[in-house]
This record gives sequence, structure tokens and C-alpha cells, in this order.
Amino acid sequence: MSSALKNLSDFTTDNLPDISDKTFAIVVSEWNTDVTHALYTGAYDTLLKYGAKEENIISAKVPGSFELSLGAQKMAQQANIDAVICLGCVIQGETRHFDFICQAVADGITNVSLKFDKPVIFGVLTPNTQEQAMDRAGGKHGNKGDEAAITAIKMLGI
Ligand SMILES: Nc1c(NC[C@H](O)[C@H](O)[C@H](O)CO)[nH]c(=O)[nH]c1=O
Ligand SMILES: CC(=O)[C@@H](O)COP(=O)(O)O
Repeated sequence: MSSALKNLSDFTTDNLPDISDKTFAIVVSEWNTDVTHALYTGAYDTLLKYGAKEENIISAKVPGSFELSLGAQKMAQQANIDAVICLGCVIQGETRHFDFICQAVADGITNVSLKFDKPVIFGVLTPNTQEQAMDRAGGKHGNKGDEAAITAIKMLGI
């Protein structure tokens, strides 16, 4: 279902786990930083809203979305980190580079999550245009960062 039909910031919050003692890592790509900073703010604020402590949220920047997998691994391998949220924005250009990045980071993040048996959340926008990105980073379709944070919380409840 497209984000146009289901707002990214509209989600159920029934039976969320207590996350007051949980530690979260947020790994953010520096490409399209106007978008990824908005995603970061959404994720950070959502974690606090549902009970995380500021001192238990660790943040790290990586150059681009392709590097999110390694950044996620460096966080997930730390015993004290309970969940990792990866945030990025890959905007379609003129070539197939977009396809390779998107597939690599989706596969890489999945592999890290399975390897370390921890939630590693794919909070990466893959729009065709800057406008589509902004619509999903606090615009009319909500904030992908909110969705990524609530997904991490829900996964800790399993
Ligand atoms: N074009 C975008 C990139 N490209 C950079 C790659 O992510 C990577 O850093 C580079 O290929 C070196 O390994 N990254 C994004 O996050 N968003 C883009 O639109
Ligand atoms: C997704 C990208 O890496 C993209 O910005 C590269 O643009 P292009 O495909 O026009 O080289």
C-alpha cells in the first residue's frame, strides 16, 4: 500500500513494550541531509514519546545510504545496543546506480539484523524526486523516521 494511502506517521500503539531501559542506535546517511535530518528528528522524537531515555539513544552518521549496512553492523555488534534504526534517502538519478544502492542497503541491513538477532530497521526512502522525499520526511505522507522508530519498538516486544 503506497504512503499516499497509508500515512507513515499513522500507526497503532497498542501494547507497546516498556523501552525505558532499552538502548537505540540511529545511523543516518549524510546524502540528501535536508531529508535525512527530518527523518532523524522524527525517529528521535518518536522514541522519546514512547518512553526511551535521551541518554539511551546513540547516533552516528555515514556518508551515504550504501554505508548504512556497515554503520548498522558497528552498532548492532555492541552488546548494550538493543535495536538499530537506519535512515537514508536514495533519489533516482539518470543511471542504474539507484538500483544498486537500494538493493545493497536493503540486503545489507537485513543481513545485519539476522546476524546479530536484533531489530535493524530499514528507514530508507527511495523516491523518484526530491518532492516525493519531502512528502515522506514530515510532509503530507508523514515521516518515515516515525515509522522506523515505532517499528523498532514493536520488534523489541516480540
Ligand atoms: N545518490 C545517492 C547516494 N549515493 C552515494 C552512495 O550511498 C555511497 O555513499 C557511494 O556510492 C560510495 O559508496 N547515497 C544516498 O544516500 N542517496 C543518494 O541519492
Ligand atoms: C542514486 C544515486 O547515486 C544518484 O544520485 C546518482 O545519480 P546518477 O544516476 O544520475 O549518476
